[in-house]
Amino acid sequence: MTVRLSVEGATKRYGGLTAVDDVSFVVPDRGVTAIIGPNGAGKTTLFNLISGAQPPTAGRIVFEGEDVTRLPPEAKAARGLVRTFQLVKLFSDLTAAENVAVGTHLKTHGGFLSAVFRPPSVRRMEAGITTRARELLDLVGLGAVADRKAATLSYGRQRLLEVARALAAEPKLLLLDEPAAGLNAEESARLSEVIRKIAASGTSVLLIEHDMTLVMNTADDVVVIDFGRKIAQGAPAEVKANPAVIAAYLG
Ligand SMILES: Nc1ncnc2c1ncn2[C@@H]1O[C@H](COP(=O)(O)OP(=O)(O)OP(=O)(O)O)[C@@H](O)[C@H]1O
Repeated sequence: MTVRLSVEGATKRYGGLTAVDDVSFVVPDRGVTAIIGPNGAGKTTLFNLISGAQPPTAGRIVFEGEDVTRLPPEAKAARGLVRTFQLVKLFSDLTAAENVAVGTHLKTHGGFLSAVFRPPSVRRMEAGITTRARELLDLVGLGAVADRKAATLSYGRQRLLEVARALAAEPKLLLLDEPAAGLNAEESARLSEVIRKIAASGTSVLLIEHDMTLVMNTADDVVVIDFGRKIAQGAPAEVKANPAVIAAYLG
């Protein structure tokens, strides 16, 4: 196993409250890792420390061997550590394919001038982007609605579109913030398949999720947080049977 992400003693304090307390775990370069825990356990805060949205009070975040603890989210994204948000942030007036293409542009070097003057090299690149956008829409099962405006898609499809857009940035590690929030059982099952496909294609996935069915069906490894501390880690079935985990959820 090669380590993709290493969280080392991550700690976040807000005044007297320790939201994340000395949490350490590694995410391998393949498969799906899930972070679970009761409400207020510190999952979102931990995610923010990893993505760069907030700096830790102590501890390190190491991505592909590089200490990225203090890097802002854009710098992490450029290195292949890309996140989605719990609230969908799509361009509602653009089509599904255009939304994905925007994700690709974040990774290419075209810039404003070449977007205006569009020399042949840029046009070739754009054709490539369109092809790639459609491939990614197919991957998440949205190929048939590629030309529909994002705003006209169901909430479940918008969430899948957001995943496709994040993939356009070619992440090595995709961070998904409660990807199943607001989805019905059928959409959640489809999402689970999509996440497995992403992992099979070589992008490792780290997600926070409340939907236990999704976690149990999708994750290879589960990290359990309670009151900011890691209380368990292991395969889904193992974690589910762990007395400390059962107590945390019942308490
Ligand atoms: N900016 C902040 N200032 C002060 N306290 C905060 C801040 N952000 C989070 N907290 C506190 O830190 C703790 C962990 O919150 P966090 O949102 O990370 O938990 P969570 O596991 O993501 O919860 P949920 O499952 O409800 O989303 C909570 O007690 C919360 O009130």
